[in-house]
Amino acid sequence: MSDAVDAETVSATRRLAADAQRVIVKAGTNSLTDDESNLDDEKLDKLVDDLEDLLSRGKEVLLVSSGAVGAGIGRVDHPTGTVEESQALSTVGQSHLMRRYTESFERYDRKVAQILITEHDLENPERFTNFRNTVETLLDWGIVPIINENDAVATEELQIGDNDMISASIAIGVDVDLLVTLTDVGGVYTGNPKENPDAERIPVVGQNYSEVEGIVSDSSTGGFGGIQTKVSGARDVSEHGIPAIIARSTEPDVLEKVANAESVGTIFVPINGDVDD
Ligand SMILES: Nc1ncnc2c1ncn2[C@@H]1O[C@H](COP(=O)(O)OP(=O)(O)O)[C@@H](O)[C@H]1O
Ligand SMILES: N[C@@H](CCC(=O)OP(=O)(O)O)C(=O)O
Repeated sequence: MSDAVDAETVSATRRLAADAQRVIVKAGTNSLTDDESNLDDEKLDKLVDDLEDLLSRGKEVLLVSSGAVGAGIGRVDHPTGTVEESQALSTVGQSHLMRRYTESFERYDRKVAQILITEHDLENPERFTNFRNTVETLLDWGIVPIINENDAVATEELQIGDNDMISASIAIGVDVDLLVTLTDVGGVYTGNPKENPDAERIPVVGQNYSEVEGIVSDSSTGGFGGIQTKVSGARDVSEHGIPAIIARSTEPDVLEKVANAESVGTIFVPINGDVDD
């Protein structure tokens, strides 16, 4: 890996991420379910504890949460076979997931709201304005919007892992100051860390983007979108001047570390000006 970014830029980016007032956090299925694909209460409570750290600092927080299909499998005891079965499982799991988020946030006396959307809603200007107005109102009221793709009516995500791209589109559209993508590995590595013990974490992505893009397209994907869609989403937001971080959801106090400008996961340096690739 070539020398990516100078130390001053790295520390300025960490500072920018730490000072973010509006933060969007995306949590993947692996960060919410156990080995049997059941919703994992401990993981979910840990995520909420981490989000509460940001909220208690007076920041605005949006959560994009996957896990509906995973939670559905645990409830219905039916494996995902066809896309139609995954869609049906997601509708069972989504309500269970929201019940658990509601209970978990109640520990902090906070309210949550569910928003289910599709890429089409984000692409249509009128629908996107409606979405944005709803989000702004909820944030004004101090309620945490919890967003997932509406799997009952859209199948893109169930096939390609679109929540990574959805969180990036929302980040850009509602002017967040930081995107944090939480997953089950400690960031972007030089190879799939689950298969290659010698793979090393890439702490910063900036001018080395093309190299990183090559690495992630070569290393096999994990769940739905794998690491590739996370990297591509992070790159999209960084092209809009917004820093992005990919980090491990089980890292202790992961969001507190971000808010304290500590080195955690892989940080994407915001790009100012035109991007030539
Ligand atoms: N170069 C890489 N760096 C990091 N993770 C990688 C890489 N190549 C493949 N992966 C895999 O990508 C997975 C994360 O993607 P995914 O399973 O879709 O997570 P999530 O459920 O959090 O969206 C990791 O578990 C890891 O095995
Ligand atoms: N909407 C789906 C998300 C699919 C999925 O697993 O996404 P991810 O784990 O973020 O790659 C769900 O809630 O199950």
